[in-house]
Amino acid sequence: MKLRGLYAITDSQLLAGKFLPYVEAALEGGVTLLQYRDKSQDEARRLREAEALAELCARYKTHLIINDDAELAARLGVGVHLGQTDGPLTPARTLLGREAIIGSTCHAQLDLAEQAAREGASYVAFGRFFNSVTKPGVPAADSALLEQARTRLKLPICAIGGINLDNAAPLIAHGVDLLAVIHGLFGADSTQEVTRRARAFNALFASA
Ligand SMILES: Cc1ncc(COP(=O)(O)OP(=O)(O)O)c(N)n1
Ligand SMILES: Cc1nc(C(=O)O)sc1CCOP(=O)(O)O
Ligand SMILES: [Mg+2]
Repeated sequence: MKLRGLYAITDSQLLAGKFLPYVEAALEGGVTLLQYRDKSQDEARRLREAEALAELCARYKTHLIINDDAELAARLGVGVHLGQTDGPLTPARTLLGREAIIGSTCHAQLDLAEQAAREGASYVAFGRFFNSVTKPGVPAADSALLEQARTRLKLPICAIGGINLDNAAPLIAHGVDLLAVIHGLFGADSTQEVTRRARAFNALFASA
């Protein structure tokens, strides 16, 4: 499976009151992976929203990924993204099966990415590349890391953290396959602008 393009990630605060219309607007513009990221403990709302996203993603033929929660991913038959403290990859792979998309946060550390590859990750995520209003204070990654990762890893490489339409192109030029974006996509004033941004991110890949 070819994983390349825009990786849209939801944010429950940013999308409050406009969750599904904004997500659908992004899907309309073209999304390779959609991650449901909700850091609350509201299990009922998480299930309801994840189910709604699963339906929407099926309609748009987009892959849904659940952040942090392999059990919820298994319940819906979709993928999962796991950070370094979200539980090990190997049991998640066993739970979700060979075909499932499983992503791993590797910060700015190649050794973590190589370990994730050995443990069955489908892609590795490095970040943050720019200052992030969504998640401030995480350690920085740079383009030299991407160059090294490209030569040492066969897996798709995802970049995250403060990515927007003005700073994304050099990441693609340095070998990034997936641009993971929250604010640079969903911090828009209208659904039309979300769709325009999604299309513009895809155009960056098309012209690379
Ligand atoms: C694509 C992608 N990359 C990195 C992360 C961050 O995961 P994590 O470090 O577990 O932090 P939280 O997102 O859970 O706060 C991600 N979610 N997606
Ligand atoms: C969830 C997350 N993880 C990061 C990491 O570096 O691991 S940065 C980040 C936030 C991404 O949101 P935005 O596109 O708004 O900066
Ligand atoms: Mg996490």
